[in-house]
Amino acid sequence: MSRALARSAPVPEPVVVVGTGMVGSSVGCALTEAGFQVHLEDAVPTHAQVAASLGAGTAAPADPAAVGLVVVAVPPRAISAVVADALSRFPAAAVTDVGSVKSRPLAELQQRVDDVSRYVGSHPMAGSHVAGPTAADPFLFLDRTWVVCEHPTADPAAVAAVEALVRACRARLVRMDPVEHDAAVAHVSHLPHLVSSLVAGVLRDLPADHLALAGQGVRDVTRVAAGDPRLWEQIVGMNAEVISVELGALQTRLDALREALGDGPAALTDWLEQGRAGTRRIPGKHGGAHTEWARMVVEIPDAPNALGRLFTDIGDAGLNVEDITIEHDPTRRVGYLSLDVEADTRDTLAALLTDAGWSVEAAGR
Ligand SMILES: NC(=O)c1ccc[n+]([C@@H]2O[C@H](COP(=O)([O-])OP(=O)(O)OC[C@H]3O[C@@H](n4cnc5c(N)ncnc54)[C@H](O)[C@@H]3O)[C@@H](O)[C@H]2O)c1
Ligand SMILES: O=C(O)C(=O)C[C@]1(C(=O)O)C=C[C@@H](O)C=C1
Repeated sequence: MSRALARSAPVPEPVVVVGTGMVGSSVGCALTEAGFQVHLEDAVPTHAQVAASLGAGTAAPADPAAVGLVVVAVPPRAISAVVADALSRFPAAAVTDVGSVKSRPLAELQQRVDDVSRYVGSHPMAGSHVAGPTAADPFLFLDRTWVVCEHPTADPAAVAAVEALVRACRARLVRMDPVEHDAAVAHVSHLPHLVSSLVAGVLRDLPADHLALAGQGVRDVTRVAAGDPRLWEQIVGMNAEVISVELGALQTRLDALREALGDGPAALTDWLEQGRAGTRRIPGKHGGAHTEWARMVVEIPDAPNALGRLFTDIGDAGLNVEDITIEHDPTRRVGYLSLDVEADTRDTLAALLTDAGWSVEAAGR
């Protein structure tokens, strides 16, 4: 098959998803929504049944000879064994995995099987700190980056099948070799996770009256630390060589930051400017240019359809809302809805909502 033809090919079905946790069941839901036939397998059969009940496919077994693509969505240390098993059980299928690390699983697979040409690893840069099939989301990959890591002996038809999967899940395809991938995710995913865990770990020993002051800042910095430690031990452990170097560089920067505390306002401002400059280099969530977001908080009374009315008023304003979070006041019967909006639209939206009778406050940035 020529590469040009192969790249525009559809997803070869039926598809089998092995590992129906958060990512696997989301793949199943996205493919099922797109009209593909999906079979679900998991070492814990109830996970496959729950995923099936949420629209990720069927838990009935597939005809092995007919399977066109296998998506392996198991924890990193299990990937090479499960991919090897899939290559043997489904003799006509392309096989991919969605693991967060790419070099070690490929090297392990090459130790297990002679011919890895039907395997092409991949990695969707979308996820959640919540594990298991109940976190299934058919839109998880929408406009998110999905890296396809071709290796030198990959069959072009298998590459095409995996790229078709990425497109069917409506993600943005990026091609990268496994070693470069692992260096990149060490920077943009693994190190941020470890730093989040470091900060969150300190919270364990804080007195309750200090924790009571926790605002959105500490929540933003620690969200990913709530992820499953058993999964993250595997992700970090399988990319440990790269991460160890990055931790060393971070340690040097931590020492220098500590020194700067005694060097006066200019030195400290310089550190903070460096951080701000870094945040501005992060592309927009959906791959577009970086957007400056501003947060506003709206008080929601504990009344029927209050949220419905608020969303109608926001919709009427016709302005883009990037993200929302809701918190409940521990002492009053109200909730607080934080809205992240484009920075230059915050004042307009705040004024419109205030006119409509809502209690609105600008927050932070
Ligand atoms: N969590 C994220 O944000 C995220 C994002 C992108 C990619 N990933 C990668 O996706 C993969 C799955 O992560 P997840 O977050 O969905 O985890 P999860 O814990 O939600 O799901 C993993 C599933 O795999 C099953 N499983 C474990 N070993 C198995 C085996 N040998 N055979 C069959 N099933 C097995 C488990 O029972 C579970 O249902 C991991 O490799 C992870 O690195 C995770
Ligand atoms: O959003 C989150 O909770 C994530 O941590 C997702 C995230 C990431 O670091 O961006 C985590 C691990 C994956 O391998 C890919 C995506």
